Amino acid sequence: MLTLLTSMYMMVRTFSSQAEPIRVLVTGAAGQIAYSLLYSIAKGDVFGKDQPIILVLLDIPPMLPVVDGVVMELQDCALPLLREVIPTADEAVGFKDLDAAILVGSMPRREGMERKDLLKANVAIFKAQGGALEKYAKKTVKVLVVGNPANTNCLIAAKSAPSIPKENFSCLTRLDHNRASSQVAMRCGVSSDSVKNVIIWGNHSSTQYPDVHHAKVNVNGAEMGAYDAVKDDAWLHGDFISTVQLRGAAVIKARKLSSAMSAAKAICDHMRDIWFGTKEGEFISMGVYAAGNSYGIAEDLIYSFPIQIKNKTWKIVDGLSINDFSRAKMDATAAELVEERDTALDFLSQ
Ligand SMILES: NC(=O)c1ccc[n+]([C@@H]2O[C@H](COP(=O)([O-])OP(=O)(O)OC[C@H]3O[C@@H](n4cnc5c(N)ncnc54)[C@H](O)[C@@H]3O)[C@@H](O)[C@H]2O)c1
Ligand SMILES: O=C(O)CC[C@H](O)C(=O)O
Repeated sequence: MLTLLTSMYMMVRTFSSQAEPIRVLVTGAAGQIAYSLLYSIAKGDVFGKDQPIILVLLDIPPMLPVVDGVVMELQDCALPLLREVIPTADEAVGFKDLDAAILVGSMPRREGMERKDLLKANVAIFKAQGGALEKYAKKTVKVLVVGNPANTNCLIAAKSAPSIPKENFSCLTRLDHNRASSQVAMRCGVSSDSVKNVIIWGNHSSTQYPDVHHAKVNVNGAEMGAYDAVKDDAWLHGDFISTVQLRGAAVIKARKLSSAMSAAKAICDHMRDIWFGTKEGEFISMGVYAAGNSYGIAEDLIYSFPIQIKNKTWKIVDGLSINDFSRAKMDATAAELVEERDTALDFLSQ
């Protein structure tokens, strides 16, 4: 009897010493990115192995039967951190009291579609969801926008939630960052974690500028600049850049579907770094509000920069030298973002 009481007491103590659950929203919950993403979140890869989670799964009403299947599968994974799963198509339920929002839900580009088609279809979703964040979420919520065109959708969501700090919004360019690191690693014959500090500047589109002027590669224990490690400037200025810029389109051509497994992995990397910070001496890429940047990029944009994160607060890495080659590419992708923003605002005002 005493043993039973002691073990019950220990169980209560263990449970009550755990953190309060956080409320995490994933939109587009019936889609292919969500299917690759939810397991990693629910098992603790993103918010920590001791952090209980309430997962809120939002999709449009016709997709709720599919979301129900995803809920069943999450239950069947028997994951101890997963306290509750809430499927919904109602924004008042979906956005309530959120600690983190991962906004995936939107239409992906398919072969033959132009970016502009996507802008028109998707930007209205992010205006509405920005409004729902404003109305229902915690003011501390961290919002990651994945749905394309990610930078402009993020800007529209942030503008539609004026009482939430703009710094709480970011968009996903970590997939491009990971693609760039991996290309350099494969070229040098090293593992991907031997490459650090690549930079994606600008838009998550084919005008993005993958830059390795400040990247380091560890080759057989010796750390060197990426240009010294690769020893092929023509490749770094040519095929490397276009491969990363056009990788999303290449995956669509091959799979007839937009990238999902790699996008889900990048979402996990991005959110985990927001929650726990970046490694000492390293930076990652993410799209953030450009106000106050030291690189001469127009302020009212969500632009991808080199970023360091501490205490859940990001900072653009300042003072990196920029040569003429880089300058031209950084400005070209900024110009595309200005055009996208103006087109989006135009659509929304009609
Ligand atoms: N930023 C990046 O690096 C990156 C990478 C890959 C894909 N993407 C983008 O992510 C988005 C999703 O891609 P996917 O492959 O998962 O698409 P998918 O078509 O498989 O899933 C999208 C889901 O979103 C849902 N949805 C549509 N409108 C919604 C709304 N208003 N609210 C909630 N849910 C809604 C759909 O019903 C669907 O279930 C696309 O826009 C795609 O282009 C971005
Ligand atoms: O639509 C595209 O060209 C890109 C799709 C997706 O964002 C990716 O990067 O894989």
